[in-house]
Amino acid sequence: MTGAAAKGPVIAVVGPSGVGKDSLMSALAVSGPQLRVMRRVVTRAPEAGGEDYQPVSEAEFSALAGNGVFALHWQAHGLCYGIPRDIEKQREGSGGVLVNLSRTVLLEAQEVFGDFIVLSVTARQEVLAERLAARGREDAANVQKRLARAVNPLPGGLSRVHEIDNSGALSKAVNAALAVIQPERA
Ligand SMILES: Nc1ncnc2c1ncn2[C@@H]1O[C@H](COP(=O)(O)OP(=O)(O)O)[C@@H](O)[C@H]1O
Ligand SMILES: O=P(O)(O)OC[C@H]1O[C@H](OP(=O)(O)OP(=O)(O)O)[C@H](O)[C@@H]1O
Repeated sequence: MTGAAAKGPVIAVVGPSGVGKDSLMSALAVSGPQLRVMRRVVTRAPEAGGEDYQPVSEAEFSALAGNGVFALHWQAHGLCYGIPRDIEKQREGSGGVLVNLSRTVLLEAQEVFGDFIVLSVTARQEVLAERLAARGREDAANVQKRLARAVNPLPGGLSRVHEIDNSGALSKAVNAALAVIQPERA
């Protein structure tokens, strides 16, 4: 016996910009059964705010990728994003590790993580536009680019996908997410 703690699933939270992925993950980490949130490495300025991430330069990101630090990495919105292999440590003894992923890496993630659940967060397009404007992290041109990506579908071939509507109150989406995560863990 090694005594290693059992690993919780990786729970990908995906969906268009402004849909509430980061808000939902933070709320779930507070109310969920031993849920943890994975901190991403992003080539975004440190002062941009929003999610809790590790800001790096493009050169630093390339070096980390070259050294095999990432379990997954991708590019979007002119930025590079990485999920460190440390996620495996986070899974140990947890009820699941929540991670904000691009829809483009989900099939790869399913391969890499094995025990893998997707929460596909949705909201009406006009709600997305309002929320992105209110969040204020991007300028108007970047908000438009993010909205254009909103219609991108999920890839086929994912085993466990649950749709969570976050058009209304965040608490409703949290309850809907818990209702799908908890039976999965039962
Ligand atoms: N259910 C909700 N009702 C109202 N505002 C919300 C809700 N969910 C998220 N928001 C707000 O919408 C904006 C975008 O949310 P965020 O979590 O950053 O989305 P994403 O990570 O998907 O881009 C934030 O200002 C956040 O506070
Ligand atoms: O391929 P897609 O599914 O469209 O996703 C593209 C990127 O958008 C999100 O990034 P980020 O969290 O920086 O942006 P957001 O908060 O505006 O969604 C997501 O985490 C991906 O990195």
